[in-house]
Amino acid sequence: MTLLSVQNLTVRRGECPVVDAASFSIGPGECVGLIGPNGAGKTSLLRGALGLLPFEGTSSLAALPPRQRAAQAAWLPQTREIAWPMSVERIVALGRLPYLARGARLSPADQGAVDAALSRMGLQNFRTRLATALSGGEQARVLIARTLAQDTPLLMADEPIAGLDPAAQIATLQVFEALAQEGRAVLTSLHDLSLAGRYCTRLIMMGAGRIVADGPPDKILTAERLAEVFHLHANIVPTPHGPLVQPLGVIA
Ligand SMILES: Nc1ncnc2c1ncn2[C@@H]1O[C@H](COP(=O)(O)OP(=O)(O)OP(=O)(O)O)[C@@H](O)[C@H]1O
Repeated sequence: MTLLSVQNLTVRRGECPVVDAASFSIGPGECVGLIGPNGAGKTSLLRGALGLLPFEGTSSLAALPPRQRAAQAAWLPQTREIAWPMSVERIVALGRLPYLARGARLSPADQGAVDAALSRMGLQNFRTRLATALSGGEQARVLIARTLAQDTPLLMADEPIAGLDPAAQIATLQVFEALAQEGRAVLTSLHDLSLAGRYCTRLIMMGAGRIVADGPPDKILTAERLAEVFHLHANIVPTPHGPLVQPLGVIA
C-alpha cells in the first residue's frame, strides 16, 4: 500500500525548476526525513506534493479532492505564527475540521482525537491557555498537536522541530517514530542530521532541486555526500541508534 506517490514532480519558481523531476513513494510504517541544505527544494517539494504549489508530474495526494486530501494527510508548514487569540484546545480542535459538517460540534470521537493529540504533545496543562500567549516553542508544539488531531494516515511536516528545545525535539520525533510504528507514515524535513539519522527509517537527500540519495540513514549519511551536497566536513560516528553527525567545518 502506498500513502504518497510522487512521480517526476517538477516545481518552478519563475522559470527555474527548484524541484526537478522528483520521484518517490511512501508506505505505512515509514518515517521519512527530507534533508538537504538551505534552498535545496525541500519546502517546494512538500508543497508541490500537497498541491499547494503548481507542479508538473504527478502526486497521488494533490490529485485528491480537498476534503479527501485533508483526511489523507496532515500538513505542518514551516511558518508557525498563531494569529488568533484562541485557547490551545480550540486551535488543536481545528485539526478535526475536515471531518465536521458546517457548524457541527465536536463528537465524542473528535474530542477523543483532540485529547490524544494534547496528551501526545504534553500539552494537557496548556489546554485553556491562550495560544497567542505561549512561547514560540510552545506554539510550535500546539500546531504539531493540531496535525496529530487530524488523525491522518500520513503526516507531512516542514522543519517541525525548529525552535524546540532539545528534549522537545526528541519528544516530537519520538511521536513521529511511534506514528510510523502504528502503521502511519511521516514525511518531514529536518536540519538536524543526527536526529534525522536516529529517528527516521529512511532519508531522502536533496541538493539543488534534485533527489540525490534515498535510503536507510546509515547508507545516506556518508562523509562524501555531506561534503558534496552540504559542503560540510563532518565526522560520522556509527552508533546503535543510528549515525551521529558531528559537523567539523565548511568546505569553501
Ligand atoms: N516565492 C519564491 N519565489 C522565487 N523563488 C523562490 C520562492 N520561494 C523559494 N524560492 C527558491 O526556491 C528554492 C527552493 O526553496 P525551498 O524553500 O524549497 O528550499 P528549502 O530546501 O526548503 O530551504 P530551507 O532549508 O532554507 O527551508 C530556493 O532557491 C529559493 O530561493
